[in-house]
Amino acid sequence: MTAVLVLEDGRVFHGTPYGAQGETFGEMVFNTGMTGYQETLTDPSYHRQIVAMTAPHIGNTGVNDEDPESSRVWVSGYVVREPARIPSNWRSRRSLDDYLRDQGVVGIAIPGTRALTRHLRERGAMRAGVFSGEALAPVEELLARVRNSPAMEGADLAEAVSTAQPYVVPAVGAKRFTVAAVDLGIKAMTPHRMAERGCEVHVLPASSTAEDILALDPDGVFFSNGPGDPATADHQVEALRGVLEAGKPFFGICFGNQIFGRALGLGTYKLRYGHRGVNQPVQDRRTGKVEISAHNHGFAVRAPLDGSFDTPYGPAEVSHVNLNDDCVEGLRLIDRPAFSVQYHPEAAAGPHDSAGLFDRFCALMEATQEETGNTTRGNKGA
Ligand SMILES: NC(=O)CC[C@H](N)C(=O)O
Repeated sequence: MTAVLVLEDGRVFHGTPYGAQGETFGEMVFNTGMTGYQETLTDPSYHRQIVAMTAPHIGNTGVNDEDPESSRVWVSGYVVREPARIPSNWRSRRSLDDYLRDQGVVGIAIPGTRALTRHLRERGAMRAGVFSGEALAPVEELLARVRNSPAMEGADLAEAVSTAQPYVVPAVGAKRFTVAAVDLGIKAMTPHRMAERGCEVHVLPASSTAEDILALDPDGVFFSNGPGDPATADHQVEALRGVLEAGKPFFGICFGNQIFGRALGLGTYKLRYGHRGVNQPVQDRRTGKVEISAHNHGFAVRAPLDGSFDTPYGPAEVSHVNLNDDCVEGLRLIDRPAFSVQYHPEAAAGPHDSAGLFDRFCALMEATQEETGNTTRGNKGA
């Protein structure tokens, strides 16, 4: 039994099969988290990506029933260095190998995850394929198939991962706010973080229009993370414009930040290899405070880093930057209650430094409720 990882530029890594056997295609990316493989595997933002873990031992704590961030594995392929031989944890129900096999996820164990990561850092994220089984076709043939597979640039994927039907996550304790959360690939922890702050969260499909969202008369609107190229999300940009025009408090994360940027008139671009991990240093430019944060993005918003800039909704500014590469990590409207971040304050997995952003969203909803007697207009800056 053999397995091979073939990159679009012709680089090839030989290894052994891990999880299901067969073949799979996707964008080859790497994740630097030492923990949280279950959350990574089940994060819908990884749809159509083959994820390589830089941590050398994966699967050590097995697979439990509590940590998944959605009902299935979304990565299209999985690359590890050394799978755990004996998983061990009191919560473990099965091995990661068995879980990937049950979920039909083709993986590979290769000795060179470090070489792979360095290659992607230099050449950038690119298309790839994992192939495993008894007798594989010649590498030239596999490479041709990789080169025929779809690229991430231009991929419109949010509707493929979104909920088909709206559902409600009830507030924990007394209800303080109604939140309309547009699911572009939402992780389970996100509505949970809002619910534990008194939000009744109405999770809506990615196809929702501004009218669908505003029909709930929400105190605030949230746009989630999600897979694909934000340049394709015209429908969601249009919906968000309607929400902003109605003056609703808004909070977006990751894909939601990119859609907010586009709604403000900014463009997005593809990063060379992206940010995926749980230790990215992000600075809040208002306070100077640095948060160590969880990331999973391959695209970013292009915005002026110095000073404010004009948008159809008044002046805005870049609120957060990544200290590694000066990438835009957050945006806010100065005179209206709308803001977003490019990273993951729900921290599943990851450090909890950014949890206060959910409190900030609640504070904006509270201020808007007070100002407007719970009607639809608010004018307090985020
Ligand atoms: N986690 C996300 O929301 C990712 C957003 C977008 N798909 C990107 O890769 O940048």
